[in-house]
Order: sequence, then C-alpha cells, then structure tokens
Amino acid sequence: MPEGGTTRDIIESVLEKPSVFKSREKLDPDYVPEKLPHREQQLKQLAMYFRGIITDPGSTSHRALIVGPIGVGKTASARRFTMDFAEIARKRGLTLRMVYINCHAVRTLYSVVTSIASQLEIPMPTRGYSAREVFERVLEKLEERDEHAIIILDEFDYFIETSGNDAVYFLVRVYDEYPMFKRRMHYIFIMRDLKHLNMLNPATVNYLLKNVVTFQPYTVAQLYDILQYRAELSFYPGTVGDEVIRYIAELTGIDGHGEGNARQALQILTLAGEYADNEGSDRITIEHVRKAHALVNPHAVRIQDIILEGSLTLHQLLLLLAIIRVLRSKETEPYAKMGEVEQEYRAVCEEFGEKPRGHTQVYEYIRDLKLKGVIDAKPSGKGVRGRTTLIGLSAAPLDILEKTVIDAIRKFKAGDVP
Ligand SMILES: Nc1ncnc2c1ncn2[C@@H]1O[C@H](COP(=O)(O)OP(=O)(O)OP(=O)(O)O)[C@@H](O)[C@H]1O
Repeated sequence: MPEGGTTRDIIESVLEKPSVFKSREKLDPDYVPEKLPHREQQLKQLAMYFRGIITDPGSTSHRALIVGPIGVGKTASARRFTMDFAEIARKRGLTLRMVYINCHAVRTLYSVVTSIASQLEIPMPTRGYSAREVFERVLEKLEERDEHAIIILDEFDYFIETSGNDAVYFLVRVYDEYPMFKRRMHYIFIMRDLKHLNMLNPATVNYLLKNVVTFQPYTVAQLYDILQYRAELSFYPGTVGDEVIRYIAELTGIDGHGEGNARQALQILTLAGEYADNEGSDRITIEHVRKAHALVNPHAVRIQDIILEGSLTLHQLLLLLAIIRVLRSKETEPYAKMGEVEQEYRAVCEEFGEKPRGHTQVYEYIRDLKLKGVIDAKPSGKGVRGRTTLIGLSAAPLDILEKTVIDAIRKFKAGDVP
C-alpha cells in the first residue's frame, strides 16, 4: 500500500490481508470447545456426581472437587459439563443455571455471594445486607422461580486462603440451617492441589473430599489430538501441517519437553499463526513454532546466555552453527539427521579454516550440547530409514541464534576468548 493512504485504504488493506486463521476467537482462552478429547473419564465422573439434580431434584446439594495442575482442562471441563448438563436438564423440564466465579478475583464470602446473586439476576440492595442475608435471598428466589444452579468456584485455593474455614463452611453447609428450602445450589470446586485444605477443619475437608475428580497433565499423544481438534476449528485447511501439530505436542507434552499444559500448547499454536500472518506466509512453518515457543518458554532465552557466557568450545560452536543451518533449510521438519549435520559441520569448518574433528568426537559434542540444554537429541524412531540420531533446537528464532553463534566463533578466532 502506498504511503499516506486514507484511513479507508488502511482498513481495507487489513481486511483483505489473507490470514491462516479461519476463526481466531476459537483459540481464545475463554472459548469453551464442544469436545474435550481425553477428558471423557472426568466428564463421566461429573455426570455421575450431579445426575441426582435431574433424577431426584431438590433432595440434596451435589458437589465435586476438581484437582489438577495448570492448563489441564479443569475450567474448560467444568464449564462445558455445566453448560451441556443444563441443556439436557432443560429438555427434561428443569431449569439449571451456571454461575462461574474465579476466586482469584473474588475472594471474600461477601463478594462470592453477591456475585452468585448478580449472575442469577437476583436484584439486591447495594448496601446494608450481610452475606447471610444475600444468601437467604438467593435461596428464596431459586425456590420462587423453581430453579437450580451449579456454582463453579475456580481457583478455590484463594478463597480458602483469604476467607478461611468459617466462610467455606458457611458456603457448603448453610443449607443445614434452612430445612424449609429444597436443595437447589450445587458446587464444583476447582483447585491446583490439595495443600490449602490443611487450613480447614476436618469436617469441612471431609465434605470437600467427597467427590474428587483428578486431572493429570497431558501426554504428547493427548496434546497431539487436542491441538489437531482445536486447529481444525480455528485455521483454514492446509495451513497447519501435521508436523507442526506433532512438534508443538512434543515441546509441551509431559512425556516430551513440557509440563503437559494445554494452555501453553494452544498459546504456541496461536502465536505461530500470528507469525505466519505477519510474514504473509500461507501456512505455519516449524520456524514459526520455534519463535512462538521461545516467547512463551523462558528457558529458551538461556541458550543465548550459554553461548554468550563462552562456556562452549570452538568446535561445539561450529557444530551448533551446522545444526542451525540444517534446521533453517527445512521448513516442515523440526529435526536434523546426524548425517546431514556432520556434512554441514565439515562445510562450516572449511568456511572458518578449521580442521573437522572425527565422528566419535562429534558425537561427544552432541552429548555435551544436549547435557547443557542447548539442543535436543533423540534416536530416530519408526519412519526414518536406518537408525540415526535426530537433532532439534527449540530455542529462539534461528536467524538471530545463527548470528549469535557466528559472533561467538569470530571472537574465538580473534583470540578474544579466555
Ligand atoms: N481436552 C481438551 N480439549 C480441547 N481443549 C482443551 C482441553 N483441555 C484444555 N483445553 C484448552 O486448554 C486451555 C487451558 O485449559 P483450562 O483453562 O481448562 O485449564 P485449567 O486446568 O483450568 O488451568 P488453570 O489451573 O491454569 O486455570 C483452554 O483454552 C482449554 O480450552
């Protein structure tokens, strides 16, 4: 577009710019997908714990406690379950509403009960009411409207920490004091771990631990399926190759190089898509993934530091440069084969006037670079003819890394390195 275009031109050019994204919003952290692959067991458990709301409404207050580390689908599962359960209940003539509260932001008993009231659209005077009075009013209204509600209390650890045992006890046991009301309020508590339960009385802990649903970190294979599904919803066909999905899954899976965190995996996928768009590329490449990974993973920055620290030998740097160059030449392949690297290493040695080291020594360098966390090396599995070692590098953008390595080599050659 020419300089000095009108605002209209600018807007049009942005609208017309092709994008790999079909529905960008379907990757937003708040978007709740219709399917949650690999959480079928947990959803089944929730359905079992709450089915009494439909089969015997009003008889008892149902609850479940979801526990698991960061980004493993706890919130998405609780929300999806409640939304679908409410829909099924509606078809059977029962009104069930969802209230979602994040206790990181809403931590006191008073703010929790007023948030429940406001999400259920129960008008409340702005001042003068105690938490108990607000709660009573909610119970009365639910009775009057003949409605039920599942209250999701996410990051419940914060509520326990800030408000203490009595507040938790109030929330969960208050029904005991109102025998005239049917049991219409039900709870899903979500916590990262159980350590905050130590702050509560045994009776409250027993109540919370009745129906526990555990979420484990995702494996590479599970994240592969999740990414595949989310990519299908959000990107145009043909813009995200299988190798991209597989590589992100390997970088983030608990049995790969990550913590099994789906949020991080999706963040890398989204950012990689943005890099592709910024470069005007019609699909996501492995290098886009590397850049995205370097941004979300603070460890990636360290590799630059290791190089700058001067802890690598000259030939390790030459080998690293060879690895970077082989990887840069591949758009859709995250790993370099040992043979390719050795060949490139010999070329690099020639470029810098160095005599290449032998095969065994090169293997030693690879081992050492792996130990230092600079590269990732693994035996080739099925699919690669003959067995070889595959070498990957998930760090910073390779073009910048290449410059850093060349600078370090030049310093070495100039004798600047101690
Ligand atoms: N099985 C799955 N299928 C599809 N998307 C998933 C799945 N599990 C998680 N996600 C997605 O990963 C992201 C993180 O999930 P979610 O927020 O539910 O994690 P969480 O366990 O609640 O994490 P935190 O403890 O940080 O709140 C969300 O965008 C969610 O939609």
